[in-house]
Amino acid sequence: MIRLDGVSKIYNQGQTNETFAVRDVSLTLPLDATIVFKGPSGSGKTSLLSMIGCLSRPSEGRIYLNGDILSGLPEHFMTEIRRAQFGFIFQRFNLLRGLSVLENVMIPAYPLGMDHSALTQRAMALLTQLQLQHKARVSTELLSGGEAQRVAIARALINSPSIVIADEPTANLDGALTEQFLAIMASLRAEGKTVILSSHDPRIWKSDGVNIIVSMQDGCLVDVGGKDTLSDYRCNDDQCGEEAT
Ligand SMILES: Nc1ncnc2c1ncn2[C@@H]1O[C@H](COP(=O)(O)OP(=O)(O)OP(=O)(O)O)[C@@H](O)[C@H]1O
Repeated sequence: MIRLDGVSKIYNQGQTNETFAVRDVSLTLPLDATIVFKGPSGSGKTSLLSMIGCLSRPSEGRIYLNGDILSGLPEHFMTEIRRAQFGFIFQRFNLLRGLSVLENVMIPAYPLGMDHSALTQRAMALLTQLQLQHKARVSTELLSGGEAQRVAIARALINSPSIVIADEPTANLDGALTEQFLAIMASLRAEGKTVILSSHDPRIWKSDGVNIIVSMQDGCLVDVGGKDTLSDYRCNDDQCGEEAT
């Protein structure tokens, strides 16, 4: 399970432009679930997911994965855990222009020193699974939005992460592509992966496969709902009284 204990993220701390992106969030999340963080733009979803996924550190508080502390580890341990445990699908996909689809998918695996032909085979298998094998040699700027997203999904899966994090994954997708994305996430859950999404898209948080919906507003956790109940969470009702929409 993932446990957040009094987690805050403060950007530009102590400066005139100090921003409290996440305020004192305490929450326990199971790993056998699809979890959605919802809330208006600027409510702190990306900041929170970045900390859960070891892309950034809390300014205050602690984060644990299966009882092991993630926050506060030396940088190289955080990087190792990030590579081994988490796959990221970013809001703007973050594909590298000028490189082929295949190269983009393989990049996160390079630091792990995997044999090149085995890695190529694995990347091709993922592209085939996502019906993109015919685009393997194509440069990423020639892809449609839906294709670019599936490349981003393949890249997120290259190191066989146990937890897949997607930040606003359907922001640029039409209805059919959103359905396709949700079907891919459901198949990842069926393989036993944890899926964590951030979204203000009702098509995401109303979808059948979602177990837990965490609502945020102004950096605060304001509600936890969904089909599955949570054993332990704390809302900061004194700071943020209303549920996010
Ligand atoms: N690197 C940064 N430096 C300074 N402020 C930041 C930084 N990243 C985010 N913020 C601020 O922190 C707050 C929370 O931002 P965050 O991106 O986490 O929210 P969000 O809910 O993911 O928003 P969106 O749905 O628009 O992506 C916002 O006020 C934002 O402007």
